[in-house]
Amino acid sequence: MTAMLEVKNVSKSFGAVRANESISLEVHEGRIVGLIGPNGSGKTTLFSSIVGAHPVDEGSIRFQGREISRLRVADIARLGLIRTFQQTRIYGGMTCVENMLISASQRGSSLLDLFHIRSAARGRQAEDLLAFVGLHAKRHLRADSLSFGQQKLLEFAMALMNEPKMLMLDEPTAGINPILIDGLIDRLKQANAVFGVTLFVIEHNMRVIMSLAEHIYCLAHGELLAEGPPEEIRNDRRVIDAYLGAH
Ligand SMILES: Nc1ncnc2c1ncn2[C@@H]1O[C@H](COP(=O)(O)OP(=O)(O)OP(=O)(O)O)[C@@H](O)[C@H]1O
Repeated sequence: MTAMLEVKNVSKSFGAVRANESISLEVHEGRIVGLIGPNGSGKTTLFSSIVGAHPVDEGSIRFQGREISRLRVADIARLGLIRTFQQTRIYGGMTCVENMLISASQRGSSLLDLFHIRSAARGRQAEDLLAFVGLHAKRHLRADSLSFGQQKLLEFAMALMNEPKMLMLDEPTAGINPILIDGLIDRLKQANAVFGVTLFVIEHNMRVIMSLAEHIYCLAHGELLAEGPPEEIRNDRRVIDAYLGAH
């Protein structure tokens, strides 16, 4: 079966820093796949390459069989490949619902389409998704009045407004308290199971990634160090050494 996302021999340097060195990996449709590795191992660089934030030096990136390594971010997003960031990117002065509508409008519809025909449906979708992440009661509050964890949930709901086929999440649980983390893991699994969104997740929290991902890739020093199911990765000597060596 062809992978939904296929990364082949991708390399990316920043000056003398070889951030990614001939990385190859695959994410199959409907799966939840993890990407781990010590700080500076090249995870975010790989995500940025995949979504078109910067050109790669070498290699191929295919999404649903189509070469995307030379496409721009907006064009890749339009294909249904969307990423979220380590730092939340929400508009603090706007309400949750307004943030949701702004997020959906970035998908690139015509103005007429956007403001007249689809606005009612979009409003309903925004409310439904806010309910899905547990923020319905706060939908008319300013986003900057939410806790950090709630802002992450809002950002997740905003990403879902774009109806992604694949969502790439960069440390979704960073900075969130443990109680909200469990809720977020549950929502991520639900989005995968109910909406069919394929997830590719960078995560530092080992408990989170082990309970979330079905398959995990581990980077170290810009190279692919190991891959396998969580129980295999958890016990992989090279992975353990890479983490111990990094701290
Ligand atoms: N825009 C950039 N300019 C110069 N160097 C960069 C740039 N982005 C990343 N790097 C370097 O590339 C290497 C890999 O960084 P990257 O952020 O991809 O790692 P990471 O695994 O995501 O780290 P973390 O877990 O800390 O987020 C690091 O040495 C970093 O300093």
